[in-house]
Amino acid sequence: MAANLPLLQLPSISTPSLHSKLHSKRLNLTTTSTSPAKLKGTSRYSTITCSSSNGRGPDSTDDSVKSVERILEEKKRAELAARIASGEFTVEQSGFLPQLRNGLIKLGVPTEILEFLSKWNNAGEEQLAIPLAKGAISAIRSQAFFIPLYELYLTYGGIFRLTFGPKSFLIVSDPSIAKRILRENSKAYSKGILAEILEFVMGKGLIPADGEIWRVRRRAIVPALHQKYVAAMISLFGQATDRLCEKLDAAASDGEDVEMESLFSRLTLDIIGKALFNYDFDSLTNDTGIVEAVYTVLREAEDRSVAPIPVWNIPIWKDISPRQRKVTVALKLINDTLNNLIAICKRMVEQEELQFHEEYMNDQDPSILHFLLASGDDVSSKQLRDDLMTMLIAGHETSAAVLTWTFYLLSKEPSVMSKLQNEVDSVIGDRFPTIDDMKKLKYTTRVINESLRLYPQPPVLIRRSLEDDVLGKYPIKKDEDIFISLWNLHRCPNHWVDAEKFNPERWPLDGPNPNETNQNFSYLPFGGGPRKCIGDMFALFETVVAVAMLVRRFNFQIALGAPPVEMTTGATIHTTEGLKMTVTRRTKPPIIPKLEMPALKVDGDSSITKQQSPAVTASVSISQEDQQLGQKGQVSSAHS
Ligand code: HEM
Repeated sequence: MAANLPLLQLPSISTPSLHSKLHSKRLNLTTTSTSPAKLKGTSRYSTITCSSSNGRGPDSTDDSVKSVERILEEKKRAELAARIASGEFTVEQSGFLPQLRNGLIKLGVPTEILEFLSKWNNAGEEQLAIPLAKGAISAIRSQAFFIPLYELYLTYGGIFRLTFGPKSFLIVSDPSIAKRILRENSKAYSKGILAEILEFVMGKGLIPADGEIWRVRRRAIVPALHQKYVAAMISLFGQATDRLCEKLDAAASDGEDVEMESLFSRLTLDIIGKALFNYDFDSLTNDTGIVEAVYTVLREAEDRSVAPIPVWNIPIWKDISPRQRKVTVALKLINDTLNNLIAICKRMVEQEELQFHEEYMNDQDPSILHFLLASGDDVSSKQLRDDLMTMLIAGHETSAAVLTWTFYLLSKEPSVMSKLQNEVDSVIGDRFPTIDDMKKLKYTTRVINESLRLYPQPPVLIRRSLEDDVLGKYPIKKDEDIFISLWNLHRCPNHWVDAEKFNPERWPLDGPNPNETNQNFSYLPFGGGPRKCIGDMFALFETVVAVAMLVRRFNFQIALGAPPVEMTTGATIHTTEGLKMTVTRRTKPPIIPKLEMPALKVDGDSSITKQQSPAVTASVSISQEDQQLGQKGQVSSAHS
């Protein structure tokens, strides 16, 4: 019997639902915002992708189990929708006029009169009020927190305020507002609570740092990701993935199912350790103390990012809580290891005779740390450690999550999988991928682009306003905490056709690599503006190589009896109980010799090769913002 996955259903746009109608009314009275549901005027239940079969043929037992699951999920969604409709998340405006309006609605006064009243009221107000929702922490904590934010977005629109007791956040899901915060007026925003939460592990590293420290460090680090470095990384990605293939091969022989999420986490840890400081965690083979320490710290960072109360700030907490004591020990081990690696690398640099230049790279140790030390980067060991630790976290869990959700999505769409396998067979066959293949693996790249759309890592970006600003038509004050929901932007039913469908074909093969610029901030998997990810091309190539090498050798299916694949979140989107898969070796089609010509291609689909016209732009380009910082041609941007 096929394993079944739960169905997450969100009320959005097509069969009218009571709650959205109710809310359209409520919003007309209290705000001037336009919600996506209102824009389309209709409403439907849309399916978010944790759903349906595992790609095997349906049977009737599956169907009935699925319908029970569907009913249960619909019930869950309907309950949340009803809570929104009941006003649990809505703060009624106080004052005479709103109360009068509420009284008039109850008396059945026509909408036109109410709207006139509303305009009259707004005309007297100095500022437009941002649509307001309030919630119980439990509503957010019972599931991945970005899911109820999507629900609220469909009701309240592209910017609304969410309050939990004394805490208040602005939730942004509007591309032009995201652009304003991230690019046009980025100087007016800091990393806010994110910097506070991550301080214990990243210190003043590139992700939490703001102001001058950030500017100086970004200018020092970005050139390390130059073209020659990224090309060298392609073979590192290949070697690491090959080790994973060996593991999977053994599992296939033994008929054992594998938990792919943890394997991907180990794969990307091994890669980033070598790429950053030439250290082989070898976590795919060993569970050493340092690997465990990295995971302890990572889990702590993720837990802190969703914890309602910062208990770790209580002074004696870290001494009395066993968990915090474990974190302190883990942090010390990592810091000692990093200090040691920095010292070893310093000695290597002192002894080498290589002249530093723009595309400097030591072939024995091509790491970013080596580049930074050789560049004469005038920085304290503490700052260097903070930066390395930041990149270790930034470049590890994100890529692992992308691979996890890509394989989940592929297991649901056998037709995408076979198209992907055809491309990989025809482009790389049995050899290791090279940098030149990155331009040719167009469909593979589109699969990653689409996976990043449906499962952005992280699903929200965090900012705090440093000064007053205007977002859309709403003035905001200094010190606002803001969540920019990439999840909502990437699934906006008004912007995307079949927003919930995993459809790599939505990105033309001969078009540019999709990014925030050419998608006008509706798609920003690597962020945008001056704080855009510096590892975007690294990560894109890493995931393309891993996917290509894995699917050319194996088929992947959700394992029989596997737990449902549901989402939970820390900094990135995790599964609640892993991604358990059955891996089988691919049997390639038989070779049919041709008499006239020797068979050059043993398998693969030449038609795909023919269709492929110019570039998936694995381009070496630099962002507008990094140019302003005076950066040279590093491979760190998908900007086209
Ligand atoms: C698929 C993998 C990855 C994804 C989806 C991803 C995503 C992102 C996003 C969305 C941001 C912007 C955060 C914000 O604006 O608040 C970011 C920033 C950053 N990423 Fe990545 N990233 C990935 C891989 C990497 C890798 C491999 C590295 C390191 C080599 C890296 C290093 C960084 C750094 C240092 C920043 C902060 C940049 C700054 O603030 O100036 N990322 N990443």
